[in-house]
Amino acid sequence: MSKDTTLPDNARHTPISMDGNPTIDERANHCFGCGPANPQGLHLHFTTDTSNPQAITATCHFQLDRMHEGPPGHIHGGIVAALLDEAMSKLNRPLNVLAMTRHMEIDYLRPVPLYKPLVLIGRHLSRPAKADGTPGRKFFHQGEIQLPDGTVLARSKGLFIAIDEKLLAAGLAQTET
Ligand SMILES: CCCCCCCCCCCC(=O)SCCNC(=O)CCNC(=O)[C@H](O)C(C)(C)COP(=O)(O)OP(=O)(O)OC[C@H]1O[C@@H](n2cnc3c(N)ncnc32)[C@H](O)[C@@H]1OP(=O)(O)O
Repeated sequence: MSKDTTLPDNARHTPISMDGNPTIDERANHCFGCGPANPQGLHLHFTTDTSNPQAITATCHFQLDRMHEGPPGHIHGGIVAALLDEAMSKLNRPLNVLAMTRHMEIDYLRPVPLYKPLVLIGRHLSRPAKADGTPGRKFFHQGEIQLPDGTVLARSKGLFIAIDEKLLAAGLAQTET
């Protein structure tokens, strides 16, 4: 019997490797953006440059196929957002902080092509101090998706809030009940 292509494809399952009650580190291993153990993830690999502590960067060279298509021949806008979120979040570890995205905004400047080598860059912008002068919880970052010649196709600004790892673990536990 031939497949009815008018129906949505409900056949995609969470892989069995993601069942159970994984630790935080195992969850990071399954991160949709960078986790090597997520068979449906983007498997992004970043190189961080901390030579200028005031302008830390994270860079990833990548290329996507039709699994992530939105407009014909181009990357889906939600995946573009995920790419930019991932690039910005990769700045938190070299800044020695565990942080989650609180706010992000995106300029979709040009459609982002499939099947082309692309460059994803995160740049740390600032960490404003608290009123008493101590380091604040807010980290402002920028993300860009570029063609290899430097043409910017999409750009984001993000606010990340530093969190306590114990709170993250507790929050994740709550979501499982
Ligand atoms: C082992 C590896 C694990 C790795 C774990 C990390 C994995 C990262 C994965 C990649 C990144 C993601 O996708 S993370 C997934 C997407 N993000 C999330 O699910 C986060 C959901 N949100 C939250 O859980 C929460 O909102 C938090 C924890 C982020 C913050 O909660 P909170 O501590 O209550 O703080 P909250 O009041 O909401 O906001 C903090 C401050 O930001 C300010 N603020 C809010 N919006 C703005 C704004 N547009 N511009 C300026 N400032 C703003 C607020 O006024 C406030 O300032 P003031 O009054 O304090 O001055």
